[in-house]
Amino acid sequence: MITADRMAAVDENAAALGVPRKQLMESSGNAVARVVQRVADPGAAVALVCGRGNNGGDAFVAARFLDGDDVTVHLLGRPESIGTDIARENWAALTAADYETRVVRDSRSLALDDPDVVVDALLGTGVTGAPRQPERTAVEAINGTDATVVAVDVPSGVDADTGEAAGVAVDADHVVTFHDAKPGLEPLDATVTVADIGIPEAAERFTGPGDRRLLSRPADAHKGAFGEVLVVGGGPYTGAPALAGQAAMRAGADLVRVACPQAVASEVQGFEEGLIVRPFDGDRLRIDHLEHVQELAAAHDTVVLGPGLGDHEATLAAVRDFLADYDGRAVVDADALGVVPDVDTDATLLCTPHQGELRGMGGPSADDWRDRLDAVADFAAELGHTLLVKGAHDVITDGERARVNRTGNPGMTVGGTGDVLAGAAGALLSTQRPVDAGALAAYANGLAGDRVVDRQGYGLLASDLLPELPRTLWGGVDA
Ligand SMILES: NC(=O)C1=CN([C@@H]2O[C@H](COP(=O)(O)OP(=O)(O)OC[C@H]3O[C@@H](n4cnc5c(N)ncnc54)[C@H](O)[C@@H]3O)[C@@H](O)[C@H]2O)[C@@H](O)CC1
Ligand SMILES: [K+]
Repeated sequence: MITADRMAAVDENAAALGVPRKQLMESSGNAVARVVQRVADPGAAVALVCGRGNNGGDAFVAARFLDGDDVTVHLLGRPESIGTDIARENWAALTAADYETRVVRDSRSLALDDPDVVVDALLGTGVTGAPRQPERTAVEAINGTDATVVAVDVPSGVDADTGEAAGVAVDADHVVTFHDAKPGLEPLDATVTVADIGIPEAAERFTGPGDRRLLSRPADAHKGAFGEVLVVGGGPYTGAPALAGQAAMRAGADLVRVACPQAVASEVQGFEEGLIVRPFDGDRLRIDHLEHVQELAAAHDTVVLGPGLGDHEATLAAVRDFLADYDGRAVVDADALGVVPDVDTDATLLCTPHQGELRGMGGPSADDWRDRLDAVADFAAELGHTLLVKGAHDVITDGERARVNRTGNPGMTVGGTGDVLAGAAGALLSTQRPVDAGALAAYANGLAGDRVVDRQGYGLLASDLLPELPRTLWGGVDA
């Protein structure tokens, strides 16, 4: 099952892999034609009723594959108002090659001449709300025929995710849907064919630019809508919490506070004036600081726990007690990771180990990500938390869903890049599901590293990633 949003993301990832949408439209149209030929007798009269989006475009393609049938393509609206280049190009191909086309300027004049089969290509996954005119009249005209109705992707007027219709909807006998079943088709009384349209498996498996569609920043968003993040870190290492805090800001968090030992507070503060520091006394986290940290954590959407905390016994005891009581969302990194398998917690954790840390948690080891995938998923299920296992290919899984990230390069083995990743993941975990937050953070962090290395070669600093993060996450994404 795939939702309309996820389908759009996979489609964009496929394009990034070199399989553009026009190619998918060709396969979609072909699949529609094959179903029409299956349900109709040879030489049947077929009317394709098309809207001005890509759903209509699929039917323009289908017409070319319906050789031998009596085919008429009805376009609802003016050809100039076709909404996408690829649909327009396929319309132009029909008219140039002398197919039987009719431009329906007034939906009341849609004459279907008693066809054997009607292909409903008015509205697909791009529909919002009830069909407006002229589509509404066309839907009624389709429902008024005795023809066998084959709907393209989803019956026009039906929401592909919910199956609900906000107004009139086409009553289809068959639905040809693409790539994967849509949840909204299940409740319908129609025969559903899922057509493989040649989307590579990698477009779903690997992170890509389409995944960023999950992120949107509506103009009317209020402060706090993108998350308030608390970084709990610092002690023996001073740069780590500052890097994580900065990364959370660059990844779009509205507000970031850092809880760190007084001994490192001025250093964290000096790193970036936007970071708000809430120090506790001494030079490392201990159980006496729990109340301070718990109070702060309760006032934030997400905690990033671990960067630079160190592995002193007293610190790990405090981490253990904190997690045992906490029931919010947290990214757990670095030395805090070792505590996770031993603690019973209601918290939602996104753990970000490298392979050595994963072994330290009792997790599996394998050199190749393909061999690791199932074992890591099993281990995540056993833990009851989400894992982002860092490597040349990062594996992100909650035991049910698994994604793999391929961005990043050997220049990123330098210290601090993991702190940047943890901070970015913290920001994203405020608004996204853990697997999505981990996948997006890994993708953006790796891509940031790739861009730095493209520009200046190896020898990057973790802080070089920070200014790249906003563009790798948000660049070129419609709000
Ligand atoms: N990966 C994908 O997502 C693929 C999608 N394809 C096709 O593309 C379709 C989605 O195409 P689009 O996004 O262009 O959208 P649609 O073709 O579903 O509809 C978009 C058009 O309908 C209009 N519209 C929206 N709501 C309306 C309403 N309530 N009343 C009247 N008009 C309304 C929009 O202004 C726009 O012109 C899919 O359903 C499928 O058929 C395929 O070509 C192949 C791959
Ligand atoms: K349709």
